[in-house]
Amino acid sequence: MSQIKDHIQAAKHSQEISTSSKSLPSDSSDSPNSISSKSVPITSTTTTTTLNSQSKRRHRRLSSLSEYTDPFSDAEVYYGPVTDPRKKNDYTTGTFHGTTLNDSNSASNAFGSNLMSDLTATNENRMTDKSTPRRLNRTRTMSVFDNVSDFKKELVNDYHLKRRGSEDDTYSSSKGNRKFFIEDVDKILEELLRNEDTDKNYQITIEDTGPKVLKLGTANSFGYRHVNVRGTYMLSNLLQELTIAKSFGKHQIFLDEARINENPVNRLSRLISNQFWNSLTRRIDLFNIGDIAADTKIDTPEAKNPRIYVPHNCPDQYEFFVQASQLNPSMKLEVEYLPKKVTPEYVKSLNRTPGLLALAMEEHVNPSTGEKSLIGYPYAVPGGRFNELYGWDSYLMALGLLESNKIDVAKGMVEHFIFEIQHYGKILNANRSYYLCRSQPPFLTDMALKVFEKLGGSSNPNAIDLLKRAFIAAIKEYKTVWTAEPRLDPVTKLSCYHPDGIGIPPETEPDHFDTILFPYAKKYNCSLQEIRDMYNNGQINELALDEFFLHDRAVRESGHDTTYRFEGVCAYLATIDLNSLLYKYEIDIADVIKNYFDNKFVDPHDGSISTSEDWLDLAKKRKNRINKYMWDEESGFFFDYNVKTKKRTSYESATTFWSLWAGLATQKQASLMVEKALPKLEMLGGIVACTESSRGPISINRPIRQWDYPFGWAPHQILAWEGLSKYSFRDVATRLAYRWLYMMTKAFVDYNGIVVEKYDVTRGTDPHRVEAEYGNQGADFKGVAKEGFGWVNTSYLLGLKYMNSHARRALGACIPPQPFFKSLKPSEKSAYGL
Ligand SMILES: OC[C@H]1O[C@H](O[C@H]2O[C@H](CO)[C@@H](O)[C@H](O)[C@H]2O)[C@H](O)[C@@H](O)[C@@H]1O
Ligand SMILES: [Ca+2]
Repeated sequence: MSQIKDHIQAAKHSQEISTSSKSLPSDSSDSPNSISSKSVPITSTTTTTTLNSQSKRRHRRLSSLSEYTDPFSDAEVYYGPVTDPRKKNDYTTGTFHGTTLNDSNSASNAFGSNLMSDLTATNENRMTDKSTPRRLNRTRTMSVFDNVSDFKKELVNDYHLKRRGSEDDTYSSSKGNRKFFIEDVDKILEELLRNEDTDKNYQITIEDTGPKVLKLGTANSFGYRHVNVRGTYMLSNLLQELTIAKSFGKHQIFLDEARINENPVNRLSRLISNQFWNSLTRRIDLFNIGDIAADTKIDTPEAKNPRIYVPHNCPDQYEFFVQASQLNPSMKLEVEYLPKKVTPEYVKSLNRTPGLLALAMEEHVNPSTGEKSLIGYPYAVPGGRFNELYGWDSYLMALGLLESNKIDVAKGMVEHFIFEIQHYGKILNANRSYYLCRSQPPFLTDMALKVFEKLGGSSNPNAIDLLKRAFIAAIKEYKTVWTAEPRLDPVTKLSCYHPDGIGIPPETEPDHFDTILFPYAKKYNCSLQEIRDMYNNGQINELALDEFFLHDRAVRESGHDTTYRFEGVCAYLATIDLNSLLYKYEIDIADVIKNYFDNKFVDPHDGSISTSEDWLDLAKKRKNRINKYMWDEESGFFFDYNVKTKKRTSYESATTFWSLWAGLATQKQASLMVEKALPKLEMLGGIVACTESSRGPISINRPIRQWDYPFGWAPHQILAWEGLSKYSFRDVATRLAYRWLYMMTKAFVDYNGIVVEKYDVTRGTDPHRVEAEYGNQGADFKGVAKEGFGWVNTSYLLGLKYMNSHARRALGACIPPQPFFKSLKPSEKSAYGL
C-alpha cells in the first residue's frame, strides 16, 4: 500500500496530474500490459477519498508496472485475452475456427494461435525465463534517409529532411525498462499513420518521408511526460504493436520500449517461432472448413462457395463434411465425392468448380460425452495466396517447424502425404482439385526421418510406426510416380517432371500466357479471352500450344514455375534437381529397410520383396547415370539432360547444389562446384536462382520469370547450405547464410517487418520488390505482417544456426556482407571461407 502512495505522491509532485484531466488505467486489465477501456479520470480537484478508493483499484496495475514482465512475450500473453466479446475467438479455449487471412479485425487471425499446445508450450518457456530478465537493447532508430530505393527517388528529392531534435533524457532513469502508456490506441495509430505513412500503404518504411519521430507518454508518468520514438524501425514496430493491440480489442496499453526497440534478429526469429507459424497453421474441423476451403486464386461464379472433394472410398469424411455443412448452412459448403478414377479430362471439367481436396483426419473422442468425431491433422500453408497444403513447401516448412518445436504440425504433414499417396496416387502440388494431376519435388523420406528423430526415434514405437507407414507410401510414390512412365525416360533411366493435364492451368494469373497466346488470337482474329476459352474447350487444335502447356505443367510440377530454364522443354529434361532427390530417396529407403524392416521389405502394394542392397544398387546406378549425362567438369556444374534431343543443357542453375544435399557428388566435384560454379551464383543477398547469362535478355515479349536471375529463393539457400556443409564447406555455407540473413533482416527493418516469398538478391535496398508473375507474396499487409512466408521463415531459423554471436550482432546492426567480411580478423575470415 505504501508503494501505491509513493507512486501517487511522485506523480503529484512532478505535477504531472495537476493541470489537466487525464485518464488513468483501471485495474480490470488481465494481462500485464493491456488496460481496460474503462479508465478513471483524475483531475486536480480529485478528493483524497476518491484517490484512496482509486488507489485500491489501481493496485494491481501500479504494482505490475514495477514488476518484471517479459517485454517479448507473445501477443496473446502481452495483449490478450481479447476484450471485445465480438472478437472472442476460440484461441482462448484452444480450438480455432477461423482462417480468413484478410480479416484484420479478428484477433485469432491477427496471430491465429490455433493450437493450445503451442500456446501452453510458449507460456511455459516464458515462465522459466521470468526470473532472468533479458538484457534490453540500445535504441535502434535505424533510420536510413539516404538509402532509398530508386523506386521512389523522385519523391524523396522533393522532400526536405528535418534535423532530429535532441534525445529526451529519461532513458537512463528508466534503467532500460521504460514503458509507454498509450492512453488511446486508436488515436495514436491514427496520428502515427497520418504523420509517418506518407505513401499511404499502412506500413512505415524507409520510403515514407514523414518526420520519423513521434511523442509517446511514459508509463511512470501515466502519459504526462513524453519521450520521442524515432526512426523507421521503432516507428514501424510501434505501428505493428498498436495494430496487434487493437486486434485484441485493447484501447489502452502499456508498451515496453524494449518491445519496439528489440534487436531485429531476435524480433524476427521470435515472431517466426511464436507467431508466424501459428498464423500459417490449419487444422480442419466441423466449423472452420468453410474458411479453410476458401480460395482466392479462381474467380468463377461457381468458385464463390467453398467446396470440398472427398476420395470415393472415404465415406466417414464425406459424412463429416455433410454434417459440417448442415450444422452451418450459411457457410454454403458444397461436398462432393471424387470418382474412383480421376482422369485429366475429369480434372479439367472441375476448372470452374474448384475445391479443396480432403486430407488425413484422426478420430477424436470427446472425453465427457464419449462422442466420436473426426478432426484433421494440423498442417502449415505457405502464405499469401497459397492457402492449402503444398508438396515441397511442406517439407521446407517442416524443417522450420521442427526447429521451433512444433512437431505436431510437421508430423501432421507427413500424415497428409501418406494419405495423398494412398488416395490421390501422389503427393500433390497442393490439395486443390486443379492440382490433382501433378506433384512437386519429392522430399518425403527426409521429411519422415527428420520428424521421426524429433519424436524420439527408435525409442518411440509411435515414431517407428509413422516412419514405416511413411516409407511404405514413399516407396509406392517412387515406383508409381517418379520411376514410371511418363516420368521415367526408358533410355537413360533418369526421371523427368512430366505430369498429366489438359488446357491452361486455371490457377495462374489471367495474363500470364498472353505473350504465348497473342499470335493465336491474331490468327483466329479474336480476343485473348476468347482464345483462352476456345483452347480450353477444345474448339481449336494447336499442337504447338499442347506442347507448350505440357511443358508448362511440368514446370509447375518442378516447383520452379517459371523459368526460361524449363520453358517449352521441361517435360523432356532429366533435371539434376529431381534425380538428386530420387537418389536421396533410394539411399534413405535402403537405410530404413535395413534398420526397421529387418532388411526385407515386402511391398504391400505389389507384393515385391526388396533389401537394402537392392536400393543401394539403384542409387549407385542413378549416380553413375547422373555423372554420365549431367556432370560438366569444365564449368563445375551438374546440368539438366534433354532426353529428347539427347543433349546436356548448359543452363547454370542453383539446383546444381542439390547433388551435394543428396550426397551423390564426389568431394572433387564439390570442390569444383565451389571453385567454379559458386562464384557465378553468389550475389549480395545469397545464391541466385540462375546466372544472368543463362537467363538471357528480358524484353516485352520475353518477360522476367520469378525462378530466374536476379531472384533468390529460400529452398535454394537451405539445400545449398546443408549440401556444402556435408562436403566440409561449412565456412562457405556460413558466408552464404550471412548474405541471405542480412538481406532478410534489412528488408524486415526497413519495410515494416516484411518477410516475403522470394527476394531480388542483387538489390541492396528493397530486395523484397519482385514484380514477376503473380508478384511477391507476404508483402501485402496492413500495419503488421502476420505470417511471413513459410519456407522463408524456415530459412531464417536455419540460417541463424550458422551464425556465431559476432555475426548475430552484425546482422542485428544490419552490417552489409562486404564491410562485415572486410572487418573480420584474418583468423575469423576462415570461418566464412574467405
Ligand atoms: O499459381 C501459380 C503457381 O503457384 C505455385 O507456385 C509457386 O508457389 C508454390 C507455393 O509456395 C511453390 O511451391 C512453387 O514453387 C512456386 O513457384 C504453384 O505451385 C504452381 O503450381 C502454380 O501454378
Ligand atoms: Ca508507408
